[in-house]
Amino acid sequence: MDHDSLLEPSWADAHAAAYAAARPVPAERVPLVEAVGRVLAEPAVSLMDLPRSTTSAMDGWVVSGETGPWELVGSSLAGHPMRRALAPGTAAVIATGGVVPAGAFGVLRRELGSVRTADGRAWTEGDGPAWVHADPPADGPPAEPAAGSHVRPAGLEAAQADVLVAPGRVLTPPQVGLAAMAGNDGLTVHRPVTAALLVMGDEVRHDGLPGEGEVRDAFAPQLPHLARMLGLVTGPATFVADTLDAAVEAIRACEADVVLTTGGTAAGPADYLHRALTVLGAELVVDTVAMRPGHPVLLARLQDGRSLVGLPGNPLSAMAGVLTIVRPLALGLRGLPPVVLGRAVTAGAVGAPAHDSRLVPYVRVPDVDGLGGLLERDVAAGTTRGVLARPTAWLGSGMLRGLAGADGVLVVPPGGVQAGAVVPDLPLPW
Ligand SMILES: Nc1nc2c(c(=O)[nH]1)N[C@H]1C(S)=C(S)[C@@H](COP(=O)(O)OP(=O)(O)OC[C@H]3O[C@@H](n4cnc5c(N)ncnc54)[C@H](O)[C@@H]3O)O[C@H]1N2
Ligand code: MOO
Repeated sequence: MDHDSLLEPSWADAHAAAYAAARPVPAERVPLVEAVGRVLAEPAVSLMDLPRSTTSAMDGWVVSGETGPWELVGSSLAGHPMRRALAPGTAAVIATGGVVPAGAFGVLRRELGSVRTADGRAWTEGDGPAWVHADPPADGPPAEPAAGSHVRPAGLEAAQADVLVAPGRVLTPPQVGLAAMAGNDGLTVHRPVTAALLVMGDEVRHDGLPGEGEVRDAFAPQLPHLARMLGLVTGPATFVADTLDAAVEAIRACEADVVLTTGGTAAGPADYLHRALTVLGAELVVDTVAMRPGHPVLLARLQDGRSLVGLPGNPLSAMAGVLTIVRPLALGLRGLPPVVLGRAVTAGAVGAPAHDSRLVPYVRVPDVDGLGGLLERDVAAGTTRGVLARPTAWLGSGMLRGLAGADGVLVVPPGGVQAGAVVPDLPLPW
């Protein structure tokens, strides 16, 4: 297949096209206990004022009237609210979370008051009428009760119909706890996005030392995990023989939302992917990207609307394809916002072909030359400043050693950059 590099999408266009090609998968209602880690599809709203009633934040007495003593006339405990109004000059025992009755002035904490008999002795059960006294500190007037002290008004945290969590984000434990507090039994989330993994290539060995002309398979041991890190639900990879029929049948047999294949993207004698996609009537959305490595990566839409990403067989090229196409596609299918690129400052000149971006694994090094380098995510985290990005060794498309030790991946523009250049920084998914 002949590809004119000038007509190829740029790295940025291909990255954006993969996101744009994805329609979020349908939503479903799930019980709250299943919602953490799922992507919210409809806003989580408060079904009531939260808290529902005006309640006490402390154990003690709720009193009516600013100054005591107050006659003790009842109690308002969590689950056993006092339903009548508190008359002036009276008090009720109240627990944290207990409903504050109408007529209340404020809550006096139990450690700042005492219950006494009419003649001022410490009151015990059976002593008859009891009076609540505020016990002032030795050096001043009672600090409590004050107007509204330790009282949480109904609706303090949320009013009924308030949006508590906006859609388009992965639900966290406290968000789901909040939804429960606000009266929800379930939430509407996108259903999981599934992926199938097909590893092509007759020369790949799955264990032991490869013979001459063979390589150890770099994908089956890691791709399922990498796919899961991108939020895709997947099982182990399937190995596919290097024939057209095998490729067609293997793709046809996949039921997942996304089919990820490795190898066979080029036009070599044993590269069947393009031919298989033609047989299957697939539409190519991206067919090669102006980038190195990973140039032959492709994104296709199968006839039934599912997506297929063809990752090149070279290990680093395949990883470039994951970062360029699979990650934005997965985000779009899951109903999440697109990737936010960081920015990194280069420690030295980094070359790139005239017409292709270059994806370069890098390590962070101190800014000893004063190039003013910083990585935004470090600054946001309030940690390191003055950090530069230096390309790793082992940048060949058939290698993984550089990426294996990298802190991130630079997207170096066509033509390369000088030292001190600000370059987009692809965060790693692991
Ligand atoms: N005449 C041309 N040849 C090639 C071109 C080109 O434009 N014209 N592009 C090159 C580029 S760039 C890449 S990248 C590769 C893409 O190759 P394929 O996707 O077709 O993959 P294969 O040919 O099957 O394998 C390439 C390479 O990767 C090794 N490989 C394959 N699978 C695995 C695996 N599971 N684990 C580890 N290594 C694997 C395979 O042994 C080959 O060495 O094409 C270039 N050629
Ligand atoms: O894209 Mo190839 O990945 O340049 O080796």
